[in-house]
Amino acid sequence: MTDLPAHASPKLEPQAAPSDRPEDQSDNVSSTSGTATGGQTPALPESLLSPAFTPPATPGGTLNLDTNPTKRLHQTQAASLRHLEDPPKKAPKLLPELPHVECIVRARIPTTTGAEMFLHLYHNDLDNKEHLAIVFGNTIRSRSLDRARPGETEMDRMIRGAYVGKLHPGRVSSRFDDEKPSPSETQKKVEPPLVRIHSECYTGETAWSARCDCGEQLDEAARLMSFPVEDLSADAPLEAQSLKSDSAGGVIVYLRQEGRGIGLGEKLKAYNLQDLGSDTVEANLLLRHPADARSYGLATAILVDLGCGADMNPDGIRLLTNNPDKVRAIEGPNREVMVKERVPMIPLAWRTHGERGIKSSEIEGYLQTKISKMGHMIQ
Ligand SMILES: Nc1nc2c(ncn2[C@@H]2O[C@H](COP(=O)(O)OP(=O)(O)OP(=O)(O)O)[C@@H](O)[C@H]2O)c(=O)[nH]1
Repeated sequence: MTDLPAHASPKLEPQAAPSDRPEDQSDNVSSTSGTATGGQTPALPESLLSPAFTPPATPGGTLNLDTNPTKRLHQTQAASLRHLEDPPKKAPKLLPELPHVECIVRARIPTTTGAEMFLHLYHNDLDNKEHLAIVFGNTIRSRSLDRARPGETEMDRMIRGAYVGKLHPGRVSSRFDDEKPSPSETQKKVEPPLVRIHSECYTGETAWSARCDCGEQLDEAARLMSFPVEDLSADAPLEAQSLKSDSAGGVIVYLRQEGRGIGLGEKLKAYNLQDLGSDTVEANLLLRHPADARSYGLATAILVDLGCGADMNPDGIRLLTNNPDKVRAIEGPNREVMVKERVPMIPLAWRTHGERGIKSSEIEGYLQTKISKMGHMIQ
């Protein structure tokens, strides 16, 4: 590192992910971070630590390096990253027990597709972020929300969403909907609920990014969970066919772990590194973050609160994901949740032979890296 170019900035201490979550250090994390990094922010080889946030050159980059004094740095980084092409597999690291979560408020949201969902907002004892559960159907209820709070009135309960059935002007009781019996009261045996654990992605969900398929996955999960069964056409995807009329509905647990846990600012730096030639994993590592800094303890705790855990739902859940590490991580340290089935999420462009879905050179590289370096099962 002594013959770095004059413009290289001094070596900085490894950066922590911009999060106030202690779980980032110790909670169940995907084994991808474990694979490439040992489960925590890794002790990366000296040569891999970038002397500046944006290295002068990145592996696979197209810069002309021959006359550039950064050539040696580039070569050292490339050599250090080479072992990551086939990272060893490791089980996800799990916390000994789940964090505490509490549903603070729930509200009915009619959606632009015509389906209806109940948005649940959670607080927890690990961070101060507002993690969410998007619940489809009437059978899935939050135990912490329904619990009586000292001194509260019926109106208080209705305002925080702890009511059965539907609200309507003039309603006075949170417990009895005099207009309609709650469907949960008439519920027969139900299918295991469909669940998606979704990590926040501002660029893919809000800012129309074609670098990733996060927005498409969120839409698709909601579509599958809100499918009115009578409208199912014969050519509907297999995942949708499996949502039977006696389905328990579905839950999207929406975790505020943007950029696989490194935050939006760091993800944008990673995008610049990707434009300089790195793939998604290399870019994270060059910025001294784990390949995947996420954890799933909060999602497991939220599922248990929603009655999708093994205590109330011994038949398990069906998990919408291509990420094998998520399956094990979401089950929790003591198998608090049981994943009965993994339901794959095939990109729309692949399913429709390019007719619909995201088209960009970036998304192809992104999906390819998920398969080759992160073990995603996208058939
Ligand atoms: N650091 C980083 N994060 C990214 C990038 N592209 C998308 N993300 C984030 O990745 C997260 C989504 O995770 P994915 O790896 O796409 O998918 P997954 O959740 O592991 O697996 P699935 O359940 O199959 O979707 C979101 O938080 C995105 O913001 C990237 O290039 N770099």
